[in-house]
Amino acid sequence: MPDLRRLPKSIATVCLSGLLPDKLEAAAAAGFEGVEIFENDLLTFDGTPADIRQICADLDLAITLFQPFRDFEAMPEPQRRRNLDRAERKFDTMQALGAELILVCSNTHAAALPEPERAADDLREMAERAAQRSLRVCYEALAWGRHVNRWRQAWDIVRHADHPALGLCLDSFHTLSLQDDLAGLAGAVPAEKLFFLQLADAPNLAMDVLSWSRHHRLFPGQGELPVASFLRDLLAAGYAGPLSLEVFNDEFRTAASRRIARDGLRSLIWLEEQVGAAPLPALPKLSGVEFMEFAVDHAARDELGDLLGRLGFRHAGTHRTKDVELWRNGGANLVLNAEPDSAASERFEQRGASVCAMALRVDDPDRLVARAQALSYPVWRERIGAGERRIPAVRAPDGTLVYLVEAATAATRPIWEDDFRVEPGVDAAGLLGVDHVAQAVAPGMIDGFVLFYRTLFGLEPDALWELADPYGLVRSRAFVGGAGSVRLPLNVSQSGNTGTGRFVSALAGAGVHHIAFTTADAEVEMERAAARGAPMLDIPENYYEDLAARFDLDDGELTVLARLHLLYDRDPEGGSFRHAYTHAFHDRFFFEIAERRDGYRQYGAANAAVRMAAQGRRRTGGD
Ligand SMILES: O=C(O)c1ccc(O)c(O)c1
Ligand SMILES: [Mg+2]
Repeated sequence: MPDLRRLPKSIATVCLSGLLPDKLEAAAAAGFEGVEIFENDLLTFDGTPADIRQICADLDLAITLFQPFRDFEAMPEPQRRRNLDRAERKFDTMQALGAELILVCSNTHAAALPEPERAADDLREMAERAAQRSLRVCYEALAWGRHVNRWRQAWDIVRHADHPALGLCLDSFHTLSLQDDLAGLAGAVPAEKLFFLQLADAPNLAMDVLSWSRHHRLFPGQGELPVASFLRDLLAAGYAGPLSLEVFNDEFRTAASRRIARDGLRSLIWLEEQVGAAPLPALPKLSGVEFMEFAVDHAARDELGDLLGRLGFRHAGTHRTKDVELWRNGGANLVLNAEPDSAASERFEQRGASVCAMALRVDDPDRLVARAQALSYPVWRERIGAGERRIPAVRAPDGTLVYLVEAATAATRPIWEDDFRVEPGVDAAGLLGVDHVAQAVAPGMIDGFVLFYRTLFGLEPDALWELADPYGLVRSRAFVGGAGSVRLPLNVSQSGNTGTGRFVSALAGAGVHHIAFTTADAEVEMERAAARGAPMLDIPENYYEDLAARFDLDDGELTVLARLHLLYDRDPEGGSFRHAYTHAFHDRFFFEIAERRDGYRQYGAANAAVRMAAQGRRRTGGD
């Protein structure tokens, strides 16, 4: 396998928002070594190709490709001749740009002839003219090409044309979207005919492939296509050109180009690791959520403390030097941070009472910090007092801190004892810990979050759920790792009126929306919560009528569920789930008490509509 670290990283200008110079600057700032110049970006640029050449030179960016050249091959006369003239014009542009390679994508025109020999003749003629100017041509099968849409067809044509200045461009999207692969590439296609590689991922969507490609492509690791195995096959065939991202995505084109470019580079660094070519500090071994931290002021802390008390938490410790409290129930730790001039107070100023950090247990925090740095995710170190333990953290895309806590072993002291005066007292043996942490994410931010959790922590995506809020649709997908010890559902809503949408606008972008705690017995837990007057969400009687129809629960069981506001679900493998929700705190976040039985692996999505309607009723004063 070639040393991938020597394969330059490149990005197509079409991936990014802004005018051409902005795109080039963003690509260079992220650390790309090359760019594909999209013709449209050049057409709309108010300057000469030579200006672009100079900007690229100043930014140390190579122009890896000029594209696209459309509807060229196998056209009847007189278009055939006109197309060759058009090619000469574009060669002029390329020479002014300093671009050496042009991409011809397979013809989509209705008049294109179904004659591969003609296509080969035309491409040979174009390649010959290119060669006279020391330029080269690569041919790409578009998944929706009129007669050519598979790489094997494109290869037959290129092989027939048999010109040294003509080769193939392989694009992961076009191949993988048709559920094709690169089987047979190595051996059939000589390495020197593999001129260019374009990388894109995508979500699995059932839609026409043209719209899918033009609007929903993603960076590798953000979607569901087997891009890593595609790259592995191409490297095995001897490909030694640039790794170039070509992503058409509506959200990316409206987002800040520097952020998107950085994510693009991260996706390539991660992909190199996936194919075993350029290792990163290894993925962490995760073993759960050690604590969740809230930014509060004193008034919010009193109010939140009251709610937590009703859920069986007690004030279990006070920070030695800061205005920070530890609240605990069994294995669940919550930190209420009211310290002025801290990351927490900054968050409180911006967003009010909200989650400002979560702490994950990992085998080796320092190794994960090194991994974050290799992926250029920002690392954060809080000011500490003498004798306090410094807990490293990385910043999630919304600025939430993710602390990295070494999983306590018999040999290590739990983190709490250095920094907190832990009150003596036995913790009520109620909650086992954090079951999952759900976050609301703005539509334009989700792909950045996916990349963050997947590339840095190795969390893997679970099934996608579509949840019906009374005021719009919410899409939810959990990212899971550490054998289920870390579960992070990410919720997105296009509607601003859903609970998720409102949360995103109220909290300036994104944030933790609810925290679910695990209990061994939801019934016992909810009896206690009821006795303490915990404000649980009311569930309509109709829900329990329907439960009786769907599941073989006896009347006694149903009565208990209804009395304790518990929802119920079962998965196809026979696992079951009992869970209940608190009212939202300040219309922001809420808590869930959850019991998983017999290996239940989901999140009660079947009940989400009932929960969201109950929350909507409360918001609008109906309850
Ligand atoms: O959507 C298109 O037309 C288009 C153009 C050029 C490409 O390289 C490509 O993959 C798609
Ligand atoms: Mg392409």
